[in-house]
Amino acid sequence: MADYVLQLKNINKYFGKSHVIKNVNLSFERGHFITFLGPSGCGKTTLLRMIAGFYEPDEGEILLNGKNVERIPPYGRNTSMVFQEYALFPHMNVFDNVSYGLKVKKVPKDKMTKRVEDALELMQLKGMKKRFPNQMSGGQQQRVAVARALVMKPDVLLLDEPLSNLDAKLRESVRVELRTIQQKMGLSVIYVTHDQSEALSMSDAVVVLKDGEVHQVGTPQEIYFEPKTQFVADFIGTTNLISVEGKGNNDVAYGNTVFHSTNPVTPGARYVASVRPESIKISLEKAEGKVNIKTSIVNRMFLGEKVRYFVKDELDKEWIVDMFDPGKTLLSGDAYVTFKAEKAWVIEDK
Ligand SMILES: Nc1ncnc2c1ncn2[C@@H]1O[C@H](COP(=O)(O)OP(=O)(O)OP(=O)(O)O)[C@@H](O)[C@H]1O
Repeated sequence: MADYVLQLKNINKYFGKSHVIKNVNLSFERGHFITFLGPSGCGKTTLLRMIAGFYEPDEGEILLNGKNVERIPPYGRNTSMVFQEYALFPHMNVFDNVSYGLKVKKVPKDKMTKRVEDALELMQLKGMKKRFPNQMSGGQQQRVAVARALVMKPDVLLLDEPLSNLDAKLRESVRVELRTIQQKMGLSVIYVTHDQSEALSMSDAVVVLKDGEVHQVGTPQEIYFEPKTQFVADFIGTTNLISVEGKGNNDVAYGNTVFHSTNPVTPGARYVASVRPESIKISLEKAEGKVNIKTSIVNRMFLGEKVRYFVKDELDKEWIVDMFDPGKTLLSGDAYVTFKAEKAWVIEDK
């Protein structure tokens, strides 16, 4: 049986009349790195705050290690939350910031010192014990905030867009550090972000949210290659969404072009097929055994490792096509968009 550190059952939350979390059911395996991914305002932070105990759900149950935490205040739950804006105590040095929670819990001094030293070492902050927050860079302060959370040995570490204030390069390196530490310690982490590349690169599982609803839970590969809804297909990476009609024998028709769908379809029903730009080739000739759609090239961008083509088909639909290792000759004029039928992921049109 799966070992769930945390379960959310039928969670609903309203702010006044607006229903911001809608019937959320999620189970989190111990030791996993889970990401909440979705556009601004979809409810990621609200969910995290309910887990931490800063908000109460209006309906539903939150179980931490199998126990309902409804009546347990934030400080009584063994969760630690790291906020976007770090929230370090400005008048305390690094050591005092990190040891604060242990002092409040009255952990004996020698044990406390050892735990703080360990957390600082892990976050590569050993030489900075005496510094104050205003004497540190954003990335260093961020690491102090994570050390302060880690030192509490939380059952679940909750991270709310913790890297959003860092520049791109630093974000990348702290990302790698975080994931390494999480794996080394076997930590259970919930990480909130609206950055899909962050979610895909760090997570064991991604929860995609929109308007307070869970659209999909899956591994990064499932989310990318097998999106369950149009929203997920569109939100994760770049894709071409074409409107198709179900036919017999699990075929679908895009205009006059008919091809086989890997997912079952009902004749006469409307669907959407998602075809990734990297799954398509542009060719001057029709390609044998593939789906061929007649287009003309309207624009192109040379990006070094690839050329991104923008083409328009006879139904006036624009496609994005990425051709890798393009060489020096760029294509122009009329051309076919070609792809294997199984590269089109067919989902319901809703
Ligand atoms: N305290 C509050 N009172 C009223 N409405 C709120 C409150 N907190 C959040 N909301 C609303 O609830 C919805 C969800 O907000 P939430 O902060 O959880 O979204 P989010 O996905 O974390 O967004 P972001 O990525 O911008 O932080 C939004 O429509 C927001 O305006």
